Amino acid sequence: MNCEVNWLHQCCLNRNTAASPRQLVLKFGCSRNQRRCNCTTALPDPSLADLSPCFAVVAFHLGPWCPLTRMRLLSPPTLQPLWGWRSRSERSPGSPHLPPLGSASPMELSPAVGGRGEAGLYSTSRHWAELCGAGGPAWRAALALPCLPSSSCFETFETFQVPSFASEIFVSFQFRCFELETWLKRNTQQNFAQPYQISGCTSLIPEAKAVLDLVDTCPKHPKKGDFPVIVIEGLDATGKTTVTQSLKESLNAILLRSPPACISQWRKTFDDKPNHIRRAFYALGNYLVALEIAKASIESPVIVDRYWHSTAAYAIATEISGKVQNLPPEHHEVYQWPEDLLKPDLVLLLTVSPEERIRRLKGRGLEKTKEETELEANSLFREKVEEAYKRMENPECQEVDANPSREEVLKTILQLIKNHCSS
Ligand SMILES: Nc1ncnc2c1ncn2[C@@H]1O[C@H](COP(=O)(O)OP(=O)(O)OP(=O)(O)O)[C@@H](O)[C@H]1O
Ligand SMILES: Cc1cn([C@H]2C[C@H](O)[C@@H](COP(=O)(O)O)O2)c(=O)[nH]c1=O
Repeated sequence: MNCEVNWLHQCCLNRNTAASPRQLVLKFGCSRNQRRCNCTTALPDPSLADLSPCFAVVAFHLGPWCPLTRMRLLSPPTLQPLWGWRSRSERSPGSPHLPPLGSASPMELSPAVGGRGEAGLYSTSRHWAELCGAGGPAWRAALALPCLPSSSCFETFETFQVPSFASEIFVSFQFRCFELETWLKRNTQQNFAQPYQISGCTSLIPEAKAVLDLVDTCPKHPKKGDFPVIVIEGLDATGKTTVTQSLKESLNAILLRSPPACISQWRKTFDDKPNHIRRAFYALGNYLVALEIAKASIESPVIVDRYWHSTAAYAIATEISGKVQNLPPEHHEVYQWPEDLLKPDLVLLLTVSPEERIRRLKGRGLEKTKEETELEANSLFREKVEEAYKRMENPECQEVDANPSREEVLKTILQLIKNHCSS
Protein backbone atom coordinates (compact mmCIF):
# COMPACT_ATOMS: atom_id res chain seq x y z
CA MET A 1 0.00 0.00 0.00
CA ASN A 2 1.30 3.46 -0.83
CA CYS A 3 0.59 6.35 1.38
CA GLU A 4 1.11 9.96 0.52
CA VAL A 5 2.09 11.75 3.65
CA ASN A 6 1.14 15.33 3.77
CA TRP A 7 4.17 16.19 5.71
CA LEU A 8 3.96 19.89 5.18
CA HIS A 9 0.88 19.63 7.23
CA GLN A 10 2.95 18.35 10.04
CA CYS A 11 5.77 20.74 9.48
CA CYS A 12 6.84 22.34 12.66
CA LEU A 13 8.65 25.54 11.95
CA ASN A 14 10.90 26.10 14.85
CA ARG A 15 13.07 28.94 13.75
CA ASN A 16 14.73 31.65 15.72
CA THR A 17 13.92 30.16 19.04
CA ALA A 18 16.32 30.83 21.84
CA ALA A 19 17.17 27.15 22.03
CA SER A 20 18.13 26.71 18.45
CA PRO A 21 18.10 29.67 16.14
CA ARG A 22 17.07 29.00 12.59
CA GLN A 23 16.24 25.44 13.11
CA LEU A 24 13.57 24.01 10.95
CA VAL A 25 12.05 20.75 11.90
CA LEU A 26 9.80 18.85 9.58
CA LYS A 27 8.18 15.72 10.78
CA PHE A 28 6.15 13.04 9.24
CA GLY A 29 5.24 9.56 10.18
CA CYS A 30 3.41 6.48 9.15
CA SER A 31 1.24 4.29 11.21
CA ARG A 32 1.99 0.70 12.05
CA ASN A 33 0.22 -1.03 9.23
CA GLN A 34 1.39 1.12 6.35
CA ARG A 35 3.85 -0.89 4.39
CA ARG A 36 5.25 1.79 2.20
CA CYS A 37 5.69 5.47 2.61
CA ASN A 38 6.41 7.56 -0.39
CA CYS A 39 6.84 11.25 0.11
CA THR A 40 7.10 13.51 -2.87
CA THR A 41 8.12 16.93 -1.81
CA ALA A 42 8.09 20.40 -3.18
CA LEU A 43 8.39 22.87 -0.46
CA PRO A 44 6.49 26.03 -1.24
CA ASP A 45 7.39 27.66 2.02
CA PRO A 46 9.35 30.78 0.97
CA SER A 47 10.75 31.21 4.45
CA LEU A 48 12.95 28.24 3.72
CA ALA A 49 14.88 30.29 1.24
CA ASP A 50 16.92 32.06 3.83
CA LEU A 51 17.90 28.85 5.49
CA SER A 52 20.01 27.80 2.61
CA PRO A 53 22.61 27.03 1.44
CA CYS A 54 22.84 24.71 4.33
CA PHE A 55 22.98 21.12 5.30
CA ALA A 56 20.00 18.97 5.90
CA VAL A 57 20.03 16.34 8.50
CA VAL A 58 17.78 13.44 8.10
CA ALA A 59 17.46 11.82 11.44
CA PHE A 60 15.87 8.45 11.90
CA HIS A 61 14.51 7.50 15.22
CA LEU A 62 14.02 3.81 15.16
CA GLY A 63 12.28 1.78 17.78
CA PRO A 64 13.53 -1.69 18.73
CA TRP A 65 10.44 -3.14 17.16
CA CYS A 66 11.16 -1.70 13.77
CA PRO A 67 11.90 -4.38 11.18
CA LEU A 68 13.17 -1.89 8.69
CA THR A 69 15.42 -3.51 6.18
CA ARG A 70 16.29 -0.86 3.73
CA MET A 71 15.97 2.83 3.25
CA ARG A 72 16.74 4.75 0.16
CA LEU A 73 17.19 8.41 -0.24
CA LEU A 74 17.62 9.91 -3.66
CA SER A 75 19.85 12.87 -3.98
CA PRO A 76 21.85 14.59 -6.70
CA PRO A 77 24.90 12.49 -7.58
CA THR A 78 27.43 15.13 -6.68
CA LEU A 79 26.31 15.40 -3.10
CA GLN A 80 28.21 13.22 -0.76
CA PRO A 81 26.24 12.50 2.33
CA LEU A 82 27.79 12.10 5.72
CA TRP A 83 26.41 10.16 8.56
CA GLY A 84 26.53 9.54 12.23
CA TRP A 85 24.52 7.64 14.73
CA ARG A 86 23.91 7.36 18.41
CA SER A 87 21.71 5.55 20.83
CA ARG A 88 18.66 7.05 22.37
CA SER A 89 20.30 7.26 25.76
CA GLU A 90 22.74 9.77 24.30
CA ARG A 91 20.13 11.68 22.40
CA SER A 92 19.64 15.32 23.16
CA PRO A 93 17.00 16.68 20.80
CA GLY A 94 18.18 20.28 20.79
CA SER A 95 21.79 19.60 19.98
CA PRO A 96 22.73 16.99 17.45
CA HIS A 97 26.36 16.60 18.36
CA LEU A 98 26.97 13.87 15.95
CA PRO A 99 29.95 11.60 16.31
CA PRO A 100 32.91 12.06 14.01
CA LEU A 101 32.73 10.84 10.49
CA GLY A 102 33.79 7.30 10.08
CA SER A 103 32.90 6.13 13.53
CA ALA A 104 31.69 2.56 13.65
CA SER A 105 28.14 2.39 12.52
CA PRO A 106 25.62 -0.35 12.07
CA MET A 107 24.60 1.38 8.89
CA GLU A 108 26.32 1.11 5.59
CA LEU A 109 26.48 4.16 3.49
CA SER A 110 26.10 3.49 -0.16
CA PRO A 111 28.34 5.47 -2.50
CA ALA A 112 26.75 7.98 -4.81
CA VAL A 113 26.06 6.35 -8.15
CA GLY A 114 25.35 7.63 -11.64
CA GLY A 115 22.17 9.11 -13.04
CA ARG A 116 20.30 11.07 -10.48
CA GLY A 117 22.41 9.42 -7.90
CA GLU A 118 21.50 7.36 -5.01
CA ALA A 119 22.84 7.72 -1.59
CA GLY A 120 21.44 6.47 1.55
CA LEU A 121 21.50 4.24 4.50
CA TYR A 122 21.23 0.54 4.13
CA SER A 123 21.00 -1.72 7.04
CA THR A 124 21.48 -5.42 6.84
CA SER A 125 19.27 -7.80 8.69
CA ARG A 126 22.20 -8.74 10.89
CA HIS A 127 22.63 -5.14 11.91
CA TRP A 128 18.99 -4.89 12.67
CA ALA A 129 19.09 -8.04 14.63
CA GLU A 130 21.86 -6.51 16.73
CA LEU A 131 20.23 -3.16 16.93
CA CYS A 132 16.68 -4.10 17.41
CA GLY A 133 17.00 -7.12 19.62
CA ALA A 134 14.28 -7.50 22.20
CA GLY A 135 14.56 -4.82 24.81
CA GLY A 136 17.48 -3.23 22.97
CA PRO A 137 17.89 0.50 22.73
CA ALA A 138 16.29 2.67 20.15
CA TRP A 139 18.72 4.25 17.80
CA ARG A 140 19.07 7.46 16.07
CA ALA A 141 20.92 7.66 12.81
CA ALA A 142 21.59 10.87 11.04
CA LEU A 143 22.51 11.60 7.50
CA ALA A 144 23.76 15.03 6.56
CA LEU A 145 23.40 16.27 3.04
CA PRO A 146 24.65 19.49 1.60
CA CYS A 147 21.69 21.34 0.16
CA LEU A 148 21.30 23.72 -2.69
CA PRO A 149 20.11 27.27 -2.21
CA SER A 150 16.50 28.22 -2.02
CA SER A 151 13.63 25.77 -2.13
CA SER A 152 15.73 23.50 -4.32
CA CYS A 153 17.20 22.17 -1.12
CA PHE A 154 14.08 20.17 -0.94
CA GLU A 155 14.45 18.70 -4.36
CA THR A 156 17.29 16.81 -2.79
CA PHE A 157 14.58 14.86 -1.10
CA GLU A 158 12.34 14.66 -4.11
CA THR A 159 11.61 11.11 -3.39
CA PHE A 160 12.09 9.59 -0.09
CA GLN A 161 11.24 5.97 -0.04
CA VAL A 162 11.03 3.57 2.76
CA PRO A 163 10.20 0.55 0.67
CA SER A 164 9.20 -1.87 3.27
CA PHE A 165 8.25 -1.48 6.82
CA ALA A 166 5.38 -2.53 8.93
CA SER A 167 5.90 -0.53 11.97
CA GLU A 168 6.03 2.93 13.23
CA ILE A 169 8.83 5.11 12.01
CA PHE A 170 9.46 8.65 12.83
CA VAL A 171 11.56 10.73 10.54
CA SER A 172 12.52 14.26 11.07
CA PHE A 173 14.26 16.52 8.68
CA GLN A 174 16.17 19.06 10.57
CA PHE A 175 17.82 22.00 9.00
CA ARG A 176 20.45 23.43 11.16
CA CYS A 177 22.45 26.08 9.51
CA PHE A 178 25.30 26.56 11.82
CA GLU A 179 25.43 23.48 14.01
CA LEU A 180 25.75 21.29 10.99
CA GLU A 181 28.09 23.53 9.14
CA THR A 182 30.33 23.52 12.15
CA TRP A 183 30.14 19.79 12.46
CA LEU A 184 30.84 19.21 8.81
CA LYS A 185 33.68 21.64 8.69
CA ARG A 186 35.31 20.09 11.68
CA ASN A 187 34.92 16.61 10.32
CA THR A 188 35.81 17.22 6.74
CA GLN A 189 38.72 19.62 7.28
CA GLN A 190 36.96 22.17 5.10
CA ASN A 191 37.61 24.76 7.72
CA PHE A 192 36.04 28.03 6.78
CA ALA A 193 36.57 27.21 3.14
CA GLN A 194 33.55 29.03 1.80
CA PRO A 195 32.21 31.36 4.41
CA TYR A 196 32.40 34.58 2.52
CA GLN A 197 30.22 34.10 -0.50
CA ILE A 198 27.55 36.64 -1.00
CA SER A 199 27.04 36.43 -4.75
CA GLY A 200 24.90 33.30 -4.57
CA CYS A 201 22.41 35.16 -2.44
CA THR A 202 21.26 37.84 -4.81
CA SER A 203 18.10 36.07 -5.83
CA LEU A 204 17.24 35.43 -2.20
CA ILE A 205 18.27 38.76 -0.79
CA PRO A 206 17.71 41.63 -3.20
CA GLU A 207 19.85 43.89 -1.02
CA ALA A 208 22.85 41.69 -1.82
CA LYS A 209 22.82 43.04 -5.35
CA ALA A 210 23.07 46.63 -4.19
CA VAL A 211 25.91 45.68 -1.86
CA LEU A 212 27.74 43.85 -4.61
CA ASP A 213 27.33 46.75 -7.00
CA LEU A 214 29.20 48.84 -4.46
CA VAL A 215 32.04 46.33 -4.42
CA ASP A 216 32.43 46.61 -8.15
CA THR A 217 33.33 50.25 -7.68
CA CYS A 218 36.23 49.38 -5.33
CA PRO A 219 39.87 49.48 -6.39
CA LYS A 220 41.48 46.12 -5.59
CA HIS A 221 44.30 47.01 -3.17
CA PRO A 222 43.90 50.49 -1.71
CA LYS A 223 47.06 51.86 -0.07
CA LYS A 224 47.27 53.52 3.30
CA GLY A 225 48.39 57.17 3.57
CA ASP A 226 51.19 58.38 5.88
CA PHE A 227 49.03 59.08 8.94
CA PRO A 228 48.54 56.34 11.53
CA VAL A 229 45.48 54.12 11.43
CA ILE A 230 44.32 52.92 14.84
CA VAL A 231 41.59 50.33 15.31
CA ILE A 232 39.63 50.01 18.54
CA GLU A 233 38.17 46.56 19.17
CA GLY A 234 36.33 44.88 22.01
CA LEU A 235 33.13 43.22 23.07
CA ASP A 236 29.95 45.25 23.06
CA ALA A 237 29.77 48.00 25.68
CA THR A 238 33.46 47.92 26.50
CA GLY A 239 33.63 51.63 25.68
CA LYS A 240 34.68 51.71 22.01
CA THR A 241 32.27 54.45 20.92
CA THR A 242 33.16 56.56 23.93
CA VAL A 243 36.90 56.29 23.49
CA THR A 244 36.93 56.58 19.69
CA GLN A 245 34.95 59.83 19.97
CA SER A 246 37.46 61.19 22.49
CA LEU A 247 40.39 60.07 20.35
CA LYS A 248 38.91 61.84 17.36
CA GLU A 249 38.85 65.07 19.32
CA SER A 250 42.23 64.63 21.01
CA LEU A 251 44.09 63.69 17.83
CA ASN A 252 42.05 65.72 15.40
CA ALA A 253 41.47 62.41 13.66
CA ILE A 254 38.93 61.09 11.19
CA LEU A 255 36.62 58.55 12.81
CA LEU A 256 35.42 55.58 10.75
CA ARG A 257 33.58 52.40 11.61
CA SER A 258 32.91 49.01 10.18
CA PRO A 259 30.48 48.35 8.62
CA PRO A 260 30.66 51.83 7.05
CA ALA A 261 27.76 54.22 6.65
CA CYS A 262 27.36 53.40 2.93
CA ILE A 263 26.00 49.94 3.76
CA SER A 264 24.58 50.48 7.24
CA GLN A 265 21.07 50.79 5.81
CA TRP A 266 21.23 47.07 4.98
CA ARG A 267 22.71 45.97 8.26
CA LYS A 268 19.39 45.02 9.82
CA THR A 269 18.49 42.93 6.77
CA PHE A 270 21.73 40.99 6.88
CA ASP A 271 21.73 40.65 10.66
CA ASP A 272 18.61 38.53 10.25
CA LYS A 273 20.18 36.19 7.67
CA PRO A 274 21.96 32.91 8.34
CA ASN A 275 25.40 33.27 9.84
CA HIS A 276 27.48 32.78 6.74
CA ILE A 277 25.49 35.37 4.82
CA ARG A 278 25.64 37.87 7.67
CA ARG A 279 29.36 37.28 7.92
CA ALA A 280 29.78 37.91 4.23
CA PHE A 281 28.11 41.26 4.73
CA TYR A 282 30.40 42.22 7.61
CA ALA A 283 33.46 40.98 5.76
CA LEU A 284 32.53 43.14 2.86
CA GLY A 285 32.05 46.09 5.20
CA ASN A 286 35.74 45.86 6.03
CA TYR A 287 36.80 46.07 2.41
CA LEU A 288 34.59 49.10 1.93
CA VAL A 289 35.87 50.83 5.03
CA ALA A 290 39.41 50.09 3.82
CA LEU A 291 38.76 52.48 0.93
CA GLU A 292 37.70 55.18 3.36
CA ILE A 293 40.79 54.51 5.49
CA ALA A 294 43.04 54.80 2.44
CA LYS A 295 41.62 58.21 1.55
CA ALA A 296 41.40 59.55 5.10
CA SER A 297 44.92 58.51 6.13
CA ILE A 298 46.38 60.80 3.49
CA GLU A 299 44.94 63.76 5.40
CA SER A 300 44.99 62.93 9.12
CA PRO A 301 45.18 60.16 11.72
CA VAL A 302 42.36 57.65 11.40
CA ILE A 303 40.47 55.94 14.21
CA VAL A 304 38.38 52.89 13.26
CA ASP A 305 35.65 51.54 15.52
CA ARG A 306 35.79 47.77 14.78
CA TYR A 307 37.46 46.27 11.71
CA TRP A 308 38.50 42.81 10.54
CA HIS A 309 39.28 41.45 14.01
CA SER A 310 35.62 41.87 15.02
CA THR A 311 34.37 40.11 11.92
CA ALA A 312 36.74 37.23 12.46
CA ALA A 313 36.36 36.94 16.23
CA TYR A 314 32.55 36.91 16.18
CA ALA A 315 32.46 34.55 13.22
CA ILE A 316 34.87 32.09 14.82
CA ALA A 317 33.03 32.18 18.14
CA THR A 318 29.71 31.58 16.38
CA GLU A 319 31.05 28.72 14.29
CA ILE A 320 32.69 26.83 17.09
CA SER A 321 30.30 25.17 19.43
CA GLY A 322 31.13 24.15 22.97
CA LYS A 323 34.14 25.09 24.99
CA VAL A 324 36.80 27.75 24.44
CA GLN A 325 39.23 24.84 23.97
CA ASN A 326 37.34 23.93 20.78
CA LEU A 327 38.56 27.10 19.06
CA PRO A 328 41.02 26.45 16.23
CA PRO A 329 44.54 26.31 17.71
CA GLU A 330 46.72 29.41 17.94
CA HIS A 331 48.33 30.46 14.66
CA HIS A 332 45.54 28.80 12.69
CA GLU A 333 44.78 30.51 9.38
CA VAL A 334 41.47 31.86 10.70
CA TYR A 335 43.45 34.21 12.96
CA GLN A 336 45.50 35.66 10.09
CA TRP A 337 44.80 39.00 8.54
CA PRO A 338 43.44 38.74 4.97
CA GLU A 339 46.25 39.38 2.52
CA ASP A 340 44.26 41.76 0.39
CA LEU A 341 42.87 43.95 3.17
CA LEU A 342 44.51 47.23 4.14
CA LYS A 343 46.32 46.80 7.46
CA PRO A 344 46.07 49.24 10.35
CA ASP A 345 49.13 50.41 12.31
CA LEU A 346 47.76 49.56 15.73
CA VAL A 347 44.84 47.50 17.02
CA LEU A 348 43.74 48.01 20.62
CA LEU A 349 41.43 45.55 22.31
CA LEU A 350 39.37 47.01 25.15
CA THR A 351 38.60 44.52 27.88
CA VAL A 352 36.40 44.99 30.93
CA SER A 353 35.24 42.58 33.60
CA PRO A 354 31.91 40.83 32.86
CA GLU A 355 30.27 42.69 35.77
CA GLU A 356 31.41 46.09 34.51
CA ARG A 357 30.27 45.22 30.98
CA ILE A 358 26.80 44.37 32.26
CA ARG A 359 26.69 47.63 34.22
CA ARG A 360 27.57 49.55 31.07
CA LEU A 361 25.10 47.62 28.94
CA LYS A 362 22.33 48.38 31.40
CA GLY A 363 23.30 52.03 31.54
CA ARG A 364 23.18 52.27 27.77
CA GLY A 365 19.88 50.48 27.17
CA LEU A 366 19.93 50.38 23.35
CA GLU A 367 18.24 47.82 21.10
CA LYS A 368 20.38 44.70 20.97
CA THR A 369 21.70 42.77 17.98
CA LYS A 370 21.58 38.99 18.00
CA GLU A 371 25.26 38.82 18.98
CA GLU A 372 24.70 41.27 21.79
CA THR A 373 21.84 39.17 23.12
CA GLU A 374 24.05 36.10 22.80
CA LEU A 375 26.90 37.87 24.56
CA GLU A 376 24.63 38.86 27.39
CA ALA A 377 23.13 35.42 27.83
CA ASN A 378 26.09 33.24 27.08
CA SER A 379 29.32 33.74 28.97
CA LEU A 380 30.97 30.98 26.95
CA PHE A 381 30.29 32.83 23.72
CA ARG A 382 31.76 35.97 25.30
CA GLU A 383 34.88 34.10 26.32
CA LYS A 384 35.26 32.64 22.86
CA VAL A 385 34.96 36.03 21.16
CA GLU A 386 37.54 37.51 23.50
CA GLU A 387 39.90 34.56 23.14
CA ALA A 388 39.59 34.71 19.34
CA TYR A 389 40.46 38.42 19.48
CA LYS A 390 43.54 37.61 21.51
CA ARG A 391 44.68 34.98 19.03
CA MET A 392 44.48 37.30 16.03
CA GLU A 393 47.83 37.88 14.37
CA ASN A 394 49.65 40.20 12.09
CA PRO A 395 48.49 42.65 13.33
CA GLU A 396 47.75 41.36 16.78
CA CYS A 397 45.49 43.06 19.28
CA GLN A 398 47.12 44.96 22.09
CA GLU A 399 44.99 44.59 25.19
CA VAL A 400 43.86 47.67 27.13
CA ASP A 401 42.26 47.42 30.55
CA ALA A 402 39.14 49.53 30.00
CA ASN A 403 37.71 49.12 33.51
CA PRO A 404 38.99 52.48 34.79
CA SER A 405 37.29 55.81 34.19
CA ARG A 406 36.81 57.24 30.70
CA GLU A 407 39.59 59.75 31.31
CA GLU A 408 42.07 57.13 32.46
CA VAL A 409 41.30 54.80 29.56
CA LEU A 410 41.78 57.67 27.12
CA LYS A 411 45.10 58.59 28.74
CA THR A 412 46.37 54.99 28.51
CA ILE A 413 45.38 54.75 24.87
CA LEU A 414 46.93 58.09 23.92
CA GLN A 415 50.18 56.93 25.51
CA LEU A 416 50.08 53.64 23.57
CA ILE A 417 49.47 55.49 20.32
CA LYS A 418 52.32 57.87 21.07
CA ASN A 419 54.70 54.99 21.83
CA HIS A 420 53.69 53.00 18.82
CA CYS A 421 53.10 55.57 16.12
CA SER A 422 55.49 58.43 16.82
CA SER A 423 58.48 56.99 14.94
N1 LIG B 1 35.44 54.02 31.07
C1 LIG B 1 34.13 53.99 31.28
N2 LIG B 1 33.62 53.99 32.53
C2 LIG B 1 32.31 53.94 32.73
N3 LIG B 1 31.37 53.90 31.76
C3 LIG B 1 31.81 53.90 30.50
C4 LIG B 1 33.20 53.94 30.18
N4 LIG B 1 33.32 53.91 28.83
C5 LIG B 1 32.07 53.86 28.35
N5 LIG B 1 31.15 53.86 29.33
C6 LIG B 1 29.69 53.77 29.20
O1 LIG B 1 29.38 52.41 28.88
C7 LIG B 1 28.36 52.34 27.91
C8 LIG B 1 28.89 51.58 26.67
O2 LIG B 1 29.91 52.33 26.07
P1 LIG B 1 30.10 52.44 24.53
O3 LIG B 1 28.79 52.69 23.84
O4 LIG B 1 31.18 53.44 24.28
O5 LIG B 1 30.58 50.96 24.21
P2 LIG B 1 30.82 50.25 22.80
O6 LIG B 1 31.98 49.36 23.02
O7 LIG B 1 30.93 51.26 21.72
O8 LIG B 1 29.50 49.40 22.60
P3 LIG B 1 28.96 48.76 21.20
O9 LIG B 1 30.05 47.97 20.63
O10 LIG B 1 27.84 47.90 21.63
O11 LIG B 1 28.54 49.92 20.35
C9 LIG B 1 27.96 53.77 27.60
O12 LIG B 1 26.83 54.10 28.37
C10 LIG B 1 29.17 54.59 28.03
O13 LIG B 1 28.82 55.90 28.43
C1 LIG C 1 31.58 44.99 12.81
C2 LIG C 1 30.99 43.68 13.19
C3 LIG C 1 30.04 43.60 14.15
N1 LIG C 1 29.52 42.40 14.46
C4 LIG C 1 28.50 42.32 15.52
C5 LIG C 1 29.17 42.29 16.84
C6 LIG C 1 28.34 43.14 17.70
O1 LIG C 1 27.67 42.33 18.66
C7 LIG C 1 27.33 43.77 16.82
C8 LIG C 1 27.20 45.24 17.08
O2 LIG C 1 28.32 45.96 16.72
P1 LIG C 1 28.40 47.56 17.02
O3 LIG C 1 29.75 47.79 17.57
O4 LIG C 1 27.32 47.92 17.99
O5 LIG C 1 28.22 48.23 15.69
O6 LIG C 1 27.66 43.44 15.49
C9 LIG C 1 29.92 41.25 13.83
O7 LIG C 1 29.43 40.16 14.14
N2 LIG C 1 30.87 41.31 12.86
C10 LIG C 1 31.42 42.50 12.52
O8 LIG C 1 32.28 42.54 11.61
